[in-house]
Amino acid sequence: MTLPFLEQPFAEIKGNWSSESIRSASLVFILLTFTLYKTIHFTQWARRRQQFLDFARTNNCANPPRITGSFISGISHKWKRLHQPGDMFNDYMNNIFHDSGPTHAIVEPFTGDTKTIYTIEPENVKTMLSTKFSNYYRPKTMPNALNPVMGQGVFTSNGAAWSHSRSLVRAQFSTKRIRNVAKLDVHVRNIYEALGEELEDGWTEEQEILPIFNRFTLDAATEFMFGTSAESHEAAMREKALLKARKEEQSSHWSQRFWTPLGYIGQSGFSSVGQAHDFWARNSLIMSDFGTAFDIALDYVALRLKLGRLWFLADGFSFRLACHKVKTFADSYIQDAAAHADAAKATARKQGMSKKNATDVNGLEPLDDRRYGLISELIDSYPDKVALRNQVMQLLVAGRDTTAATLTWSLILLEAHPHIFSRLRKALLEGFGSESKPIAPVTFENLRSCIYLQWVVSEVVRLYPTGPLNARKASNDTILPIGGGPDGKAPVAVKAGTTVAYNTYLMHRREDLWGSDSWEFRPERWEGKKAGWEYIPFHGGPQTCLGQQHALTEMAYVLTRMLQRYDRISSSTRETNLKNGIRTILVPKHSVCFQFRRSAD
Ligand code: HEM
Repeated sequence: MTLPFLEQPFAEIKGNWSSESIRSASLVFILLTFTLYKTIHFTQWARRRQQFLDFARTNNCANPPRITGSFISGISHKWKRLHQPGDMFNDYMNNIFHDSGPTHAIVEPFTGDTKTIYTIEPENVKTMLSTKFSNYYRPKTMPNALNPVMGQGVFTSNGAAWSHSRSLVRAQFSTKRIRNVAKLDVHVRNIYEALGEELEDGWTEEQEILPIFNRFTLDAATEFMFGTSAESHEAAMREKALLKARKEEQSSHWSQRFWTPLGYIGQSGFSSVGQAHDFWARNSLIMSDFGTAFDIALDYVALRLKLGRLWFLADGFSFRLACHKVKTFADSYIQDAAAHADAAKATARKQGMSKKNATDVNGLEPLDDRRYGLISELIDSYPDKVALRNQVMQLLVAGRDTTAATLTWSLILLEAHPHIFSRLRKALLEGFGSESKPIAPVTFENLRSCIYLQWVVSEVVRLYPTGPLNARKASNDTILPIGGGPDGKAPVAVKAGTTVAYNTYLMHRREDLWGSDSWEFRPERWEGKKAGWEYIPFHGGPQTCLGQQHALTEMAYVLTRMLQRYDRISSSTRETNLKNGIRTILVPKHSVCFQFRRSAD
């Protein structure tokens, strides 16, 4: 028997192979490879699943209530979180917890694998953040979002890199530094200036309060870190004066009254030219004002956090320009501090003593005079100046908006509860006197001993923790102690790679933990109360907030000084819903404007 193809000339065979047969063979090959890949993938998945089920069974775990979430429903969930009409926390998330229980899981539609576990159980939070801390890590969304502004640092790292960063930074948050509240005086005066002169009736004009507090915290924090304030208050005052002058100039100019088919002729030409002028004026402001640049950078960061895996979509010229400005600002201070440290070391060597005891050439000033703030302390530990800049920028991000937003919430709550405002003011006047008749200095110790003030601040951060929703990922198969089974009492197995999200905002408002008035602002609830893991405004465990005492002291100081000066506050914005849109921290939904009445006493 002869095989027909053997008799064919080679060229003919080649011709056959190079056309359809090659194509079909390639297709078969691709299909086989794909099937093989999928089979291996499936086998691994099935084996891993069985391993996890065995782990869950051995540890007597049970599933929490499960909500099926598909890709589409995931997008719709994200969309609702950003755009739903009510409050994201009060309405949308609260309803989910109400319907599905204090611990529930979002699962994949076909495989039934858990994607995310949501919990508001203090026991679970304690396990993740403290007792089984090493079984969890920070998700990578944070470093991705923050990278263009500040790279790696204590706030975004995990494992050894985090513990190294934390140990270096922690040393700088000494009580000695925090006690120095007198340094805040100049910044509080800036708040008064921003609120403006009182009118004849004693009331200041209406002002949006959050930007004023944002500038206060930025200026105070930059002074703490760099030894020199970013002077964002001064920049804002200059901008305000400029805008006022421009407005006056424009309204008095004859050309403003003439309209042409191309628009009206204004001071800077046609209106469109005027807009272009505004654009460039704003961008040149970015170049000159650290505060504006910092704001723009953080808005982008927040958007990147919101976008999750699509973080890279939030980018652009403004963002990069703002990042550049922010970094240049920090670098200039770091360079100065580094040069100073080098000079100090050289002089100390000449004088034959330690850097701490060496003096300048005139023998007057100590060289290690901390005039460069926290960076002068960190400079020796960070030979890499970019790493130092990253670290310091992370502290700025961690501390600025959080403290400013909490101060704003404090005023909103005090204004809405006049009896609490009066009780607080009375306590402060008894402790410190009024602004014109002080009886005791506003010191760290005095602030701490004003119990009602402490209760007010604790209650504000209970109701409005600025980090309302947080998450960790499991690094290996592990267990949450509670939330599984029909009664929610069984342990819950968590597979490696699963996200566990904890909703601090709603945990702080659980009626079974805080009483039937848990949604109310009642500082008196803190009388004799020692909160446990049901209260974590500053996080807890090894990664607890490093700036907690710093922030609490700063907030207590500002509230005290403001209530010594003003005896009434009034807000024109009644609707103070939550906003978790562009910024990830909890800020009021509508810009809240306040007026303050200067006290006569
Ligand atoms: C009301 C004000 C503040 C609140 C509510 C607050 C809250 C928090 C929370 C919830 C975390 C945990 C974040 C996480 O790991 O997922 C945290 C961490 C941190 N906070 Fe604060 N914070 C405030 C002010 C500050 C200030 C003023 C600073 C510094 C100047 C600061 C520095 C830090 C740092 C460095 C961490 C990271 C700690 C670590 O990972 O080891 N915070 N803060």
